[in-house]
Amino acid sequence: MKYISTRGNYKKVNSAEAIKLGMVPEGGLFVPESIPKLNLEDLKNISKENYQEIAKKILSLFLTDFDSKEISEIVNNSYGENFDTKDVTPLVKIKDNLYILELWHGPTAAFKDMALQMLPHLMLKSKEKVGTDKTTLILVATSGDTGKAALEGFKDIDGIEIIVFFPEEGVSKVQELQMRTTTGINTKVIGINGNFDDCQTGVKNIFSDKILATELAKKGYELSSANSINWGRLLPQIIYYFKAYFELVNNDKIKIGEKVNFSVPTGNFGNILAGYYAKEIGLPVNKFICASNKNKVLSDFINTGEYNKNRDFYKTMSPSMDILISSNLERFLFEITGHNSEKIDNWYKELNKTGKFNVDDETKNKINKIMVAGFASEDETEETISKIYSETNYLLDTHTAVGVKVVNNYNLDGKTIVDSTANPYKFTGNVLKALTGESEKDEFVAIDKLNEKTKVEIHRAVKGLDKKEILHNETIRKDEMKDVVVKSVK
Ligand SMILES: N[C@@H](CCOP(=O)(O)O)C(=O)O
Repeated sequence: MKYISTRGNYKKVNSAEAIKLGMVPEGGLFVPESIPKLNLEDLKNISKENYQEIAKKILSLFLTDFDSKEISEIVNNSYGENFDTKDVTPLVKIKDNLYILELWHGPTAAFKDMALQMLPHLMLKSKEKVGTDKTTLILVATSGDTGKAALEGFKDIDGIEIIVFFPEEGVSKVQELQMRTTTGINTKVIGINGNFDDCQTGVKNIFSDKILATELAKKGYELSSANSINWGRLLPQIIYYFKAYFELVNNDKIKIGEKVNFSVPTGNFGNILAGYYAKEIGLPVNKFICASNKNKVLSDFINTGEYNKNRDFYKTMSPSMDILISSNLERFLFEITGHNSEKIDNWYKELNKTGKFNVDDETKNKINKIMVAGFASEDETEETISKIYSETNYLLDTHTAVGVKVVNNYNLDGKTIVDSTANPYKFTGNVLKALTGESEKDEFVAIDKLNEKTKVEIHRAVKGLDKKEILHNETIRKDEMKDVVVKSVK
C-alpha cells in the first residue's frame, strides 16, 4: 500500500514514511492510494474478536510495509492496562436504537487516547524502517484533548521531543491543567494568545518552512505531527467503528450486514473521516451525522456546499470542537471526488485566498448520500445533558451532548451510535450547570458536587489534578511559535 498527497504534489511513499513525515512537506495530506476492502464473510470472521485482534486486522490492511509480528507488538503495547476496561471502548444503550460509544477509557479521558496510545509505537517503528538517525520534533496544535493525549503518549520516549500549542483562553480548566502539569524530559506546553485555528495554522506554516527544515536538519532534528493530519493518527481511529458494530451484532441487536448510523461530534473532521474509511472498507453504515457546536462551519458546508470560515469564532462549552479550519475535510473531499487533486488544490488555494470555497453539485450530492449534518446551540447542549440524565441516568459530556442532540434532527433508519469523545469530568462546570442550574466557579468543587449528585466515578485523569505542580506556564503571541521551535532545539 502506497500513500499519495491530496494535492498531487509529492511522490508516493509507504506508510512508514507517511507516518514519520506527518504531513506532506509541500502542503497536502497523505492518503492511502486505494482503500482495502472487507466483505461480509471477512466481517463475520473477525466479529467475535477482541479489540486488539480487530486492531491487528485493520492495521494490516493499511501498513503493508510492517510485518505481522511488528503489528502485533504495536497493538499489544497500545491497548492494555492503560485502558480501565477490558472492552477498551464500551458501547452503552441509553434509549431504543440509541447507543453511546465510550471512547474515553484511556489515560487522558478523551477519544484521542485511542490513537495517541498507539502513535508513539507506530512512530518509533516507522523511524526504524525509514532508517533516520534524527530526533523527531512533534508539533501539536490542540483545542484541548489532543494536546494532553499526545503529551502522555510521547513523554520520555527516546529520540522524540514534543511541543504542544494551545489557545490560552480556549480550553477547559481541566484540559489546561492536564497539559500544564505534564512531566517528561521531552515535553513542552505553550499557551497562545489566539484560538485553535491560530495554533493549527502556525504549526502548518512551520511544517512548510523549507529554510527552517534545513536549519533543523543541521541540528539533527526533523518535524512530525501528532494531530490527525498524520495518517498514523487516523488509522487507529478506524478500529473502534468496527468494534462498536460487532458489539451490536454479538449482542443480537442487529444482524451482520444491517446498516447503522454514527453521530460524530466534529471539529477537525478526523474522527468522522475515520468512520468514513471504515465504511469504505466495508462496514455497513447508513449515514454519518456530522454534529457541530455553535462553530458550525462544517454543518453549514455539508448542507450548502459552501465552506466559509469568514465568520465569528465562538468559545463554547465544547471547546475541543471550537474550530473553523477543519484539516481532514481535505482528505474527505479527495476521496469523494475520486482522488481529484486538481480540484482539491484549487479549493484550498481559494480557501487560503478568500477564506471560502464552493464545491460543485456532483460533489455535494455525493457527500449528502452518506452524511447529514446539524448543530447544537449552547442552550441545546445544556438541555440535552439535562434531559438525557433525567430520562436515562446517563451523564453526557458537552461534546457528546452535541452528537446526541443532532441525532434528534433526523429520523434515520436503524440504530444510531454516538461517539462519546470525552469524559464528563473534563467539562464539569458546564455539566453541573446543565443538571442543577448552579454556576460553580471552582472547577474542583464542581467535580466533587457532580460526583456527589450523580455518583458517577471521577475519571482517574481528573482525580487530584488540582494538587499537581504546574510545570509549563509559558504563554506567547501566535507570531512567536516559530521562535519557540528554533529555541527548543539545542
Ligand atoms: N479537537 C482537537 C483539535 C485537534 O484535532 P486533531 O484530531 O487533528 O488532533 C483537540 O482536542 O485538540
